Amino acid sequence: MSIRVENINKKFGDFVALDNISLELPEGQLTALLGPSGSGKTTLLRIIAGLEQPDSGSIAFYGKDQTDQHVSERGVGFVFQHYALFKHMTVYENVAYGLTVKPRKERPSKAEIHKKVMSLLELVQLDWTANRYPNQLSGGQRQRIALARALAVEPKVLLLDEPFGALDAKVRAELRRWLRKLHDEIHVTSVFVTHDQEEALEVSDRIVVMNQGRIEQEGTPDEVYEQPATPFVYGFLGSVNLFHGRFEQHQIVVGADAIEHRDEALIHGTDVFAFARPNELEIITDVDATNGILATVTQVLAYGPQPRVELEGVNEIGQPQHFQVALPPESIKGLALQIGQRVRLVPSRLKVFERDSSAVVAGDKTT
Ligand SMILES: Nc1ncnc2c1ncn2[C@@H]1O[C@H](COP(=O)(O)OP(=O)(O)OP(=O)(O)O)[C@@H](O)[C@H]1O
Repeated sequence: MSIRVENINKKFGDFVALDNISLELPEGQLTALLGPSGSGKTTLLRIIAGLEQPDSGSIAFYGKDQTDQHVSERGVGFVFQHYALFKHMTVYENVAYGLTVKPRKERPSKAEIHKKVMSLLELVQLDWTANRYPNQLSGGQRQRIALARALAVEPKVLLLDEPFGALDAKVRAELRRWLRKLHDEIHVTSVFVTHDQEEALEVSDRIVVMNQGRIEQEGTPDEVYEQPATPFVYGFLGSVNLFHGRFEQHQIVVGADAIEHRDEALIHGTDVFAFARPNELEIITDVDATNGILATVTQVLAYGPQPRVELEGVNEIGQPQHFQVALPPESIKGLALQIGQRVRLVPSRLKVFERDSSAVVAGDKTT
């Protein structure tokens, strides 16, 4: 294990920013710290870097304790959201900077620096910008240069804090793919902070889901998406339809409706959260069916990047609730739905959690 975080606690005044965090980040992998704003991701990244001191706990790189090491001695490379390139230096000088300021004994020769800078610029596919200044580059290009600059000093660990956060959606998506490809080539142990679940799922080898200064779950993108450990993770990773109900004799009762559900482990009368992703709901046009939740069609989007049907129903206490069903365009057309039509929603797959007072569901305003 290359980075070991052990029992890290951090308070700002009375506010607990990190609550006993322990974590192992595997060597050569790209790990995403994913969570909503204020969950402690940046604080954890800054503590790993040595930019912030924990109140207690320890950080080790490759088995060597770093807790009392200064940031300059930890061998970390950074890329932040706002491009921190030096405006008065060319791209070449920016990338070379970390090498040229090394103590004379460690400093490579001019020829070595040139070779290294040019190979890094080729790696980020921007060798043609060597003589330009940062303001002559696009935002995405500047972030690629910032990455080349961070890599120039051969960091043991690369830390990225929302590196694409300030860019527009299309450029972000391109840079994500680009970063993934780059990481496959260089395999530097990297930690990547993001609040964007799509970004985390697409880019990383591992995801650490954080909430309120704690770790909710860690695992591969597949594991956290397919087997969310908590209601929070389920709600945070991707769109979700949430039903609050009560488990009663092989069904979940939601207000006046019910969904069939068999679960030997659940006790009769238990209050539950039941989740279904948009592609795990079916639309039944027979409203007299006994299985399924009644809802009204509000929008039919048969084409576009995410074909879906939007609906509105009510939750167990009669408040309006929004639902989303993702279907292939031909299935949507086949249903011939009308706006305002009443239908029933039947999950093809349901993930059920017992409801207790401590459970928090991301994005859920009804609890
Ligand atoms: N220097 C500080 N002084 C006081 N409070 C702080 C300080 N730094 C962070 N916090 C608080 O600690 C909490 C965690 O902040 P942090 O920046 O780690 O969250 P985050 O998950 O990275 O959020 P974001 O995505 O918004 O950056 C926040 O509520 C923040 O207001």
